[in-house]
Amino acid sequence: MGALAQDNPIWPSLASFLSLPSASSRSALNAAFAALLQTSAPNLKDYVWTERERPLIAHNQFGDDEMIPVIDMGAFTFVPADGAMSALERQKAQRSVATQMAKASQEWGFFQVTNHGVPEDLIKEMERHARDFFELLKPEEKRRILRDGNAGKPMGYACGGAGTRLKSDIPWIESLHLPSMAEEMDGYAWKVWQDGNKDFRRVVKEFSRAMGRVSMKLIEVLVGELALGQKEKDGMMRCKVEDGVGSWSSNSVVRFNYYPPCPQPALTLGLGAHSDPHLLTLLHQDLVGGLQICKDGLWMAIRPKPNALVVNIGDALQVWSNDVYKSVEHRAVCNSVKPRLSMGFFLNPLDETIITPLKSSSPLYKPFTWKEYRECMYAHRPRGKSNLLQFKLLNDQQNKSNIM
Ligand SMILES: O=C(O)CCC(=O)C(=O)O
Ligand SMILES: [Fe+2]
Repeated sequence: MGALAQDNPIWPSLASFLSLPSASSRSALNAAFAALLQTSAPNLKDYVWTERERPLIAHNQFGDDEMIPVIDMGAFTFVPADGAMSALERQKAQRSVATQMAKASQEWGFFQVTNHGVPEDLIKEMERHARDFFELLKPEEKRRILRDGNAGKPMGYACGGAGTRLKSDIPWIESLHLPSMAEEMDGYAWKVWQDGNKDFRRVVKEFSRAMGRVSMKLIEVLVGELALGQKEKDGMMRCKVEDGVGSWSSNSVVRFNYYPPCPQPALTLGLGAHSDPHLLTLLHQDLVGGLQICKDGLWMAIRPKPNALVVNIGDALQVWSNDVYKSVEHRAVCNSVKPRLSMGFFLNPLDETIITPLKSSSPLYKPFTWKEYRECMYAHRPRGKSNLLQFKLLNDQQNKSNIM
């Protein structure tokens, strides 16, 4: 191991990184993660990423704060007190918010929202439960719901390479993926805890429901801002009614990402560069920092804001909008000091929903179902936006589909 570091001067601290599991500095690692590394996971060297993918800016190296838009969406989420605002004023306020969101989705593919309507106490409660899951449970308890990396829709727990099909460039992360449907979610809790952990089940359901509502509102607003005819808008929204939340959110996913402290964060990544495949992601991150996005080829960090949620456009919405809205590459960078937790709601269409540009003239993509896209995503490790490109029409195909 030492020889590797000497042979390769660009990895000066690799030797110490690789020798961690057998050294006293192992205590620097989260105990559960270290145990998993020991028992099942690949060698530590598999967590060292190829040089061109390693992060050059640290988790807390924030750039110009004001650049990534922060949008107050209170005009949509709060009902004004009687007489405080006329209907016309409220409509005007909503129009202004909608315009800001659409602009941010075109230019950045990312923005943060405040006054989103997900109660602060619920977020705190959810954070506490998620931390308890990652920090208090024994590896063998988590492993009862280990993800099957070969499943078409893998849910459950993953840690580094365990629960995925990855053999190299393994992310420094523990994660828990749960289906948004209450009954399906329950099954996981019953497998982990002998008593089913009623409190966890209640909180995760409330959280999923609240995040689902905001996601649906965001989709509605963003679709409303596309230059579409009413027929096209109605067509897309037709499957959205069920219990006031919308049937899309029934096929969605709640995901908890826990990044244990990493002794060498510059050599690895919590999550590599990817775009989210879904329609839209709504993410709560704690105040540690680590989410970075790639804007015009440059990586920049999103400074965590208390009580804000991060919104990002997914591949499916990029296709629906025929590239008006952008699903942007992002990644998670680790740090050596503090664990970091992020909690996301990934809004999915139904499996059979056809993803195709809503505007039928000059489509840039061939139609595909969400199930097809999901399976393609799980079959190939997403590297940047490689999955989406497979469905892009080449110029001559575009011409043909215009003629037809
Ligand atoms: O933890 C983060 O900040 C990013 C999470 C993320 O990109 C994802 O779960 O898809
Ligand atoms: Fe993501």
